[in-house]
Amino acid sequence: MLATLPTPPIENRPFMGSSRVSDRIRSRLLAAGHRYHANDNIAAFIENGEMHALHAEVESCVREMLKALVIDVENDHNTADTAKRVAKMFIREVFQGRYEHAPSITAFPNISQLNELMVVGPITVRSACSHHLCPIMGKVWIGVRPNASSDLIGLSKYARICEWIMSRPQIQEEAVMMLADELEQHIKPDGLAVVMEASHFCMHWRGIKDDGALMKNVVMRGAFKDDKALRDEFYRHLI
Ligand SMILES: Nc1nc2c(ncn2[C@@H]2O[C@H](COP(=O)(O)OP(=O)(O)OP(=O)(O)O)[C@@H](O)[C@H]2O)c(=O)[nH]1
Repeated sequence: MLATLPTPPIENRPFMGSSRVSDRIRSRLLAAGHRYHANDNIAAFIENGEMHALHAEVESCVREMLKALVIDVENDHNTADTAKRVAKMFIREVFQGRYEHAPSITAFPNISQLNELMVVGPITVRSACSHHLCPIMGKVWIGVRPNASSDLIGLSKYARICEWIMSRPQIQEEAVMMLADELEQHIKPDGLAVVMEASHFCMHWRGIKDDGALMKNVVMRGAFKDDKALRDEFYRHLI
C-alpha cells in the first residue's frame, strides 16, 4: 500500500511556479501528501502533454551526465542520440510502471464457486534495482485460492499487473509485496501466494561479479499462511 505524507503548508512547496515539468509534478505530489519513491506510481499527478516535456527534461539531464563522463556527445556519432534513447527507455519502457495508469482489469464473478488452488506462472518479469538502476530479470509464480465471492480475472491480466508493478526501480522484497497487494485488491481471495526468483545484474555486471546467485522471495497470505497442505500443493506446481 502506498504511504501518504502530511500535506506541507503552501510556503513549503518549493516547486510551485517552476518552469521544469518534474518540479510541477513534484509540487502536486507534495500538495496531495503522496509518496513518490522510485517504486511508486505517479500517473495520477501527470497532466496531458507533460510526458513529452518530462522526456525532454530527462534527455537534457542525461546529456549533461554524458558530458560529465567526458564523452564527446557533439562529435561521437555513437553517442549523439544516446540521451534521447536513454530518456525514452526510462520513461516509456523500463520504468513505465511509474508513469502509466494501472492496466484495465476485467473482473468476472466466480459463478462456479471455484474454491480450489489455481496457479499461474512462471511469468517472466523485468525490473531494475533502485540502488544502481541495473536490470533484475526473473520469474514469478502466483497461487490463488478464491472463494464464492472472489472476482476472477483474465489469465493475461496476471502478466499485465506483474509488468506494471515490475517496470519500476525497486528492491525485490518490496516488489513482491506490491504485487500481492494489487492482486488481492482485484481478486479478494481466501489466500494468495507469490514467489519471485530473479537474477540481479548489479551483482553480475559490477560489484562482486557473482554470476550464479539468484534471489527468491515468498509472500503467503490468508489460507496459504495458515494451511500447510495448500502451501505444499502450491510449491509442487512450481517448475
Ligand atoms: N535486499 C536487496 N538488495 C538488493 C536488491 N537489488 C540490489 N541489491 C543490493 O543492494 C546493495 C546496494 O547497497 P550498497 O552497499 O550501498 O552498494 P554498493 O557499495 O555499490 O554495493 P556492492 O554491490 O557490494 O558493490 C547491493 O548489495 C546490491 O546487491 C534487492 O532487490 N534486494
